[in-house]
Amino acid sequence: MTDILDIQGLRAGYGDNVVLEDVSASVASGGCLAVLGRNGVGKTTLLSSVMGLTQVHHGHVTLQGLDLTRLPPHARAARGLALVPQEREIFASLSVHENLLVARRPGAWTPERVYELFPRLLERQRNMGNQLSGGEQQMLAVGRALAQNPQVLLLDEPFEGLAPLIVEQIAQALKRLRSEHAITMVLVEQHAELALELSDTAIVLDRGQVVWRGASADLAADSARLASLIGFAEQG
Ligand SMILES: Nc1ncnc2c1ncn2[C@@H]1O[C@H](COP(=O)(O)OP(=O)(O)OP(=O)(O)O)[C@@H](O)[C@H]1O
Repeated sequence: MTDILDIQGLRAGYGDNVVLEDVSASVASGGCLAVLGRNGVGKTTLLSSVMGLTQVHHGHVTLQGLDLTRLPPHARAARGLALVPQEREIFASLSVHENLLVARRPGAWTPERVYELFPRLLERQRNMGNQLSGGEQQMLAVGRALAQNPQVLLLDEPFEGLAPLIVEQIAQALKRLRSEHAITMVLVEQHAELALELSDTAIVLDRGQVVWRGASADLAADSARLASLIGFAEQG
């Protein structure tokens, strides 16, 4: 498989505050890269940098061979990156259906196809964004990103704060996106074991640097290594 997304030597942050130091990572077409690490190590900053929301001092972000590094966020979205932000950012005064329509770009992912993936959203399609539970908001955040018909889905802690049953439903949907739709993903997650189960490769960040990289299955099988890299407390 060829790499669809390539991050090379990224040094980035907010103004003069450099958070990422020389971060490199790549994702194969149809693959899933898990980005793990303790709180505050720079996971969100990495996704934000891929999306064009930080100040990049050095390095490159390439999508399907096209250098995106100097492009603004909307141009990156137009070229196939979609972010599911940690705060979900659902439009509170729009219905579920309208939230999907405003995001829509041409392609196979219609609202109907999103409803097929998340039947709960079909039941709630006329409800306003502010009438949804946390789990429904997260489903809508994923659905809205899919409605952009992206090449790569960037997911920032999609399971955060959700009940185990909802976590399971969303994890099943992400598995289907990979197995049935070959969607490429970058998954930032505190639930390390689940993220390793859903991904095929992983990086672990610590203070803005990659301190481990390899096959997700290898890290999942080495609980001592996983605990030393991430700590038990954050595994959710
Ligand atoms: N908008 C911002 N402006 C300035 N500094 C920021 C901003 N967002 C994050 N930071 C800083 O960047 C560092 C990395 O934060 P980041 O959110 O990327 O970490 P994280 O690994 O995603 O953590 P968490 O798991 O808590 O979300 C932190 O020191 C944080 O204070």
